[in-house]
Amino acid sequence: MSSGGFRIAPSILSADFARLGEEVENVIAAGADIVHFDVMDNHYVPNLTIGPLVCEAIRPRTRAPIDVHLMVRPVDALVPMFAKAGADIISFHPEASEHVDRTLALIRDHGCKAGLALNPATPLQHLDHVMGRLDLILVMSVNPGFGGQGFIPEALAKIAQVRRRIDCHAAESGRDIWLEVDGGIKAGNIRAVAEAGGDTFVAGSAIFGARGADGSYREILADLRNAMEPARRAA
Ligand SMILES: O=C(CO)[C@@H](O)[C@H](O)COP(=O)(O)O
Repeated sequence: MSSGGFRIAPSILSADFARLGEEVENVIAAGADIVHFDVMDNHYVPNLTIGPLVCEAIRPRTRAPIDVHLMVRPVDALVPMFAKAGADIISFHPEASEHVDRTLALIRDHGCKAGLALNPATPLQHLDHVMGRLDLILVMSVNPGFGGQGFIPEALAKIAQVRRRIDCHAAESGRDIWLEVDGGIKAGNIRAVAEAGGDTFVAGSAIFGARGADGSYREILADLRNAMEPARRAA
């Protein structure tokens, strides 16, 4: 994990798919913490991306955790496949699962950390009764389906509400839950996201659209870390 408990998770949706293994190696070598892996099914969301075969192919290229975000319906059949393909974290959307509690248990039974993803319009009540089974809450700051969208400012209030729930849960149980924020994150807003309570930042276009002249992502990752530094010091 990065200093200050903050983690950067590049979304490989914006990487060069023709050189995906190299892109994963480069971005982790440049200082990223986690590989964020967006799975879309052209059913739950209007886009079609990558599946377990691609996860299996990149697994040997890094020791960093692979964080699979399932934007698919139904969910359960893919959980064992991604666990076998080397996923470390699997998140899904509550609207896409018949039985949220059962899906969370399935993910954990397969040895992965379990996350629940909340769209901008998804109410926080979906967290009720399952906090004890969550390792991660993923707050979407765009509507899911595409990289390169603008950050929805109302997400900041929601992040703050989720942070309060996580802190309450931690005070009662002694167990931390990561608060991941995904969509439209850039150097210009990452500090506000961190101050609202996010600790894990997914960024796709901001990172993969900023490869340096030397072919590395060091500069953009340093920019993101510097931009959130005041929030880290205050945390
Ligand atoms: O899950 C999604 C979109 O559905 C995200 O992970 C995006 O891929 C993030 O990309 P940027 O908004 O940072 O370009």
